[in-house]
Amino acid sequence: MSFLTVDRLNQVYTDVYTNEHTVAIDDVSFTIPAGEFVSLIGPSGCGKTTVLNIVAGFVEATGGAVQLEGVPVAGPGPDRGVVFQDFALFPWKTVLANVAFGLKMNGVGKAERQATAQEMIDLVGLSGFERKFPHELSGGMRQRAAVARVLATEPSIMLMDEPFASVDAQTRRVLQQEVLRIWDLRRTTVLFVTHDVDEAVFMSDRVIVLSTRPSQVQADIRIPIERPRSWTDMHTNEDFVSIRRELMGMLGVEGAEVAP
Ligand SMILES: Nc1ncnc2c1ncn2[C@@H]1O[C@H](COP(=O)(O)OP(=O)(O)OP(=O)(O)O)[C@@H](O)[C@H]1O
Repeated sequence: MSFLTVDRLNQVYTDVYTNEHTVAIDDVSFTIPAGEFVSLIGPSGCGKTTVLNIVAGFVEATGGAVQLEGVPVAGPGPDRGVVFQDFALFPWKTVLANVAFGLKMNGVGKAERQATAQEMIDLVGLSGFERKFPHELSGGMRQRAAVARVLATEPSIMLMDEPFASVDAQTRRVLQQEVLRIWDLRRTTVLFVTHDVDEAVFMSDRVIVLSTRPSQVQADIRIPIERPRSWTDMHTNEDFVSIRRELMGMLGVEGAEVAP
């Protein structure tokens, strides 16, 4: 049995004013086994976020079904931890309180949630910043705190929607490596949405490519690059270079070189 099953998803949005219909996703199916890191890429507006939001339970699909560990998804739940592009931290809470928040919601006692939150803060490299507020942190640090907050609740699957889109290119590469390091320790199943082909290939065990809207799965590509991975080796890694080229071709952005 697959860990996550996305079966013939279809999503039609209806404009409440004009009653116009937009078929965002037509027929999207894929499965993810436990412990796999899978990215979803595709042209802008093809419905990547829609798929992720349906898996998260934020959007109810107009057709098809999602099952997590054999249980149909029918709304948000603590088994799915979501990391958004814009950090989604509470500005009035410290890093420690932000990371402990989900545990509090799950009814975990104070001593235990402080200890778990501290462990996660250490894991993401934010030791020493526990008492800081989000505005006192850089974008990269805020995103680390957001990852720590999701990890603390031990979700069955992490759903990440362009989590590094708001940070600069340099920080993004550091965070990609950091998230992989943390993922290697825990091997939580991940569904990761990104625009960035290099990021998808670098991070993932598999990359699923959606076609233009109304989208379907255009390709499902296994990434055989050994782990642990580092950016330093990527531009000379034959698999990285050839898969990247193949994906760029599918997305119609041929010719782009790998940034050193
Ligand atoms: N709530 C909504 N109401 C109406 N249309 C929507 C809604 N959400 C998304 N759409 C439309 O559905 C399509 C898919 O959107 P979605 O955000 O899922 O795509 P995406 O691939 O994540 O986009 P991007 O690459 O630009 O982030 C788009 O045409 C978008 O305008």
